Amino acid sequence: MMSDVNTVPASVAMLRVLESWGVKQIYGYPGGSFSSTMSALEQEKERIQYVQVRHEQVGALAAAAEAKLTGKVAVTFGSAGPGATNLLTGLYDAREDHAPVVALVGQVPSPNMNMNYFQEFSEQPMFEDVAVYNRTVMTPESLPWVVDKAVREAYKHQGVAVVVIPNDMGFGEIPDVEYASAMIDETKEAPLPDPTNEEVDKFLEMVKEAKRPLIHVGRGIKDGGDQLVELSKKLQIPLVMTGLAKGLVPDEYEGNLGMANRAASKAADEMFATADLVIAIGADFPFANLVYRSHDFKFIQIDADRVQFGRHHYLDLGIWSDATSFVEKALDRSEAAPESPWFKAAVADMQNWSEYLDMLTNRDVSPLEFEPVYKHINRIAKDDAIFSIDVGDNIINSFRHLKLTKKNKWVISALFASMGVGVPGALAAKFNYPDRQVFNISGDGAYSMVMQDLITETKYQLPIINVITSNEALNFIKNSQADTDMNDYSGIFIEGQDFAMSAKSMGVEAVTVRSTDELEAAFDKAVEVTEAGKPFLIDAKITDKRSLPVEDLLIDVEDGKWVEKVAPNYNAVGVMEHIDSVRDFFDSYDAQSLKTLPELFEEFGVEA
Ligand SMILES: CC(=O)OP(=O)(O)O
Repeated sequence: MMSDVNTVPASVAMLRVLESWGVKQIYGYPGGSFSSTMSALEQEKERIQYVQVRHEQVGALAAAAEAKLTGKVAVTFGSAGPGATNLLTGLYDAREDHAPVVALVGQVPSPNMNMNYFQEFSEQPMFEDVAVYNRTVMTPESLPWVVDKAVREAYKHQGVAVVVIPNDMGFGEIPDVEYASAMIDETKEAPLPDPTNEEVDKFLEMVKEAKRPLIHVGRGIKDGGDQLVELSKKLQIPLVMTGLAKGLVPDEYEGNLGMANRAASKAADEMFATADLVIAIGADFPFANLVYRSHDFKFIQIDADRVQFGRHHYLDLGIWSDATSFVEKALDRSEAAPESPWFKAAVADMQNWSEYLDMLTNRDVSPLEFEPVYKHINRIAKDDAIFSIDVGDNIINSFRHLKLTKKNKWVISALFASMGVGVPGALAAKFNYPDRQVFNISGDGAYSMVMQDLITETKYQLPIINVITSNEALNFIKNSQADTDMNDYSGIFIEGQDFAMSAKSMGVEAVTVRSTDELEAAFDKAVEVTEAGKPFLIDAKITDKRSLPVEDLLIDVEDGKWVEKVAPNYNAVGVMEHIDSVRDFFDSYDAQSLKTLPELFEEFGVEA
């Protein structure tokens, strides 16, 4: 009989399910329709923390970042109506970067549903596209079960699970029994396929036939970076990384050419443009239709996910396999290739590029440019620091200038490119890794979309180093406009703000820097304040200088010789117009020290 059984509010039972999954905090901002869960959060506060953010989007982005950083399910919430719609950007961010996130969404009490009630709308259809699992709870008894299932679905599909909770469901009393089913380690990978000997031998045959092979490495390589470096040396194949794979192969490895496309190193784009064999290993690359189709090459794809095959380029060979076990088998079955002029040229190209970047980082410039800011980030960064990097120029700049060790972590919005991820990513980093140094690196446009959540850094006394690079422009977009033959810029200039002053008003110590000689003291102060357990903000007023757009270099063969040109649509408004010589192009970016690719190919004897 019910009277003999202890009961518990369904919302409390639901939170206990989340606790049993190891969820330590839930990010959100309450509305009236979420009261049943809020009351449970109060009751369970010793076991699960409610993190009060100041906008549901920040909560959803923080959950996405937490899932990306930890690999574990993260939870966010919003109430009915605008609370629900505000979650969407963060949920899409999680979906695109394959992060397991559960969203608890408030709904008006069930008797008011379908009655045109205040803040009521039909939530499920809105979440249908973003979610791998999407349910409205119909009884209090089912609430903990549905949430348990949501966690499993989020893990299984590495995506977003949505549970809509009519407010009265959470208040309903249900038997106080165990609701989470037996735990298994959901972060454990399902067994992935191995390659066959025949597949690896066919791959090795194609590598032998190629003159200019290149490996495009995605995050599918996971912990196999060291083995991949060995294979790269053994077969003399340079490596180009996708954004999400940065850090999985040491930046110091000479054959690591960094990223391709717009956030690229010069070497990565030039080698992509001249490769005759591209081998994509565990790589999901959103710019494939640009970079992969720019010229003809043979294409091998190795992927553990069957739906990825052929997405990027027609296949000459597809191998359904875990990336690392493929690399290990290829190491076993291969013989060392002779020294390759192509590999040497790639290494020299990357060295030349790195020296150029170092020169920019180390010089004194007035007014301040972004590179010296990165010099000081690298100077104070601990070797296990975590970087949350917002969308915009800082992505390119971080790919190029941030020196990462294997112990560092970093989180970005790789595929959805959601502006405003810097602050939420830093919040998630600090809640999950309280003993590690955490940076938020954001441009002024992105930061000002979420800056209210500096209050959250103060509220929870989170020692985050916020570096805001302010140039009063959406510079990434400005440069996109320049590249699309627009006659003039439109809508990309933004008003300057005194971010140090507004940070102080939210309880965060802050400084403004305008010249290279102010950087040292500012970054030293950031260390001092954060080591004392408090957040800090540096508003670095930088120019809107464009960094060298290597994607505008085009390479071709004419009369049996390599030639390099500047893209005909290159129209760097405000930098220089109508440049067609590569030398002039380099000069306009202070890059007199760069060698052109034909010069390098000639030096190392790479035939056309
Ligand atoms: C989106 C964008 O253009 O940002 P930033 O100004 O930081 O490059």
